[in-house]
Amino acid sequence: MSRTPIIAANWKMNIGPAEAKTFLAGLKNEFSCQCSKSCDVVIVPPYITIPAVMETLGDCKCIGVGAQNVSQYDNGAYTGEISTTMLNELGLAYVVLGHSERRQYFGETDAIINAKIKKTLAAKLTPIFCIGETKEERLGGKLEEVLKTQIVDGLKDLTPAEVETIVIAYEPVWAIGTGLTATSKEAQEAHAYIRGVLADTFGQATADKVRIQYGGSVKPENAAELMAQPDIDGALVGGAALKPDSFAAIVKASC
Ligand SMILES: O=C[C@H](O)COP(=O)(O)O
Repeated sequence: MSRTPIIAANWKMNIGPAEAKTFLAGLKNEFSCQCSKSCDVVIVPPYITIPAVMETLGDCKCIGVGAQNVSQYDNGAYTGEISTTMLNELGLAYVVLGHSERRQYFGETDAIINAKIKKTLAAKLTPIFCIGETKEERLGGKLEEVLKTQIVDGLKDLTPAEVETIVIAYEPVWAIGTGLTATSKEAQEAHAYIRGVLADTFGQATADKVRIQYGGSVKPENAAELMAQPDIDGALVGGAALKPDSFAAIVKASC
């Protein structure tokens, strides 16, 4: 089954508007803005940096832009929140949802994430839906149980047609920002399990279409081996996506 790899840079709470312009000038030097069919490339800045990124990208339409979160509410008295309507107004394509940092530090539950995924799909935006286990859960033999619950509850009530448009990011929490990467074997096993749960829940044809990214200390040195695994369809990159040469090297190694 051929799936177009998707490599996304999650800048987290880094890179303001001025720094973003410098980053993108560097990125454009590293690779051409000629759209390639071999890979989708996405940048996910902080909200406040998004307009600078859109403006600087200009005609470089082959790089997609996403948000790191969105509200499950439509509009109104929700201080600090941003709606899908606002993201549409900016012309974004993707929204990262369910990141372990949102789950851990901001109390996002599977039910909240499910509401956000529904809102995102209704706005014709593509969710990048993050799942993954902690070190304790893996060591305690709970890897499969945790992933299954996150998938089934996070994608509750969605149709197979909706699910096949979603990107899933498998990010073992113990590998995020730690320098510890899952081995390509560990990552492939988890991705194959995730695809199996999708097949059991939404059908094999849908599962075969869903792109599953790996995230957790992806670097230029390990990207090619991870991307060579049959069920790994791209990467969600944090720390190594904060410098244009390093992010470009990951893109080149993956596409
Ligand atoms: O969203 C990205 C992930 O959390 C991975 O972050 P990292 O590459 O710094 O480990």
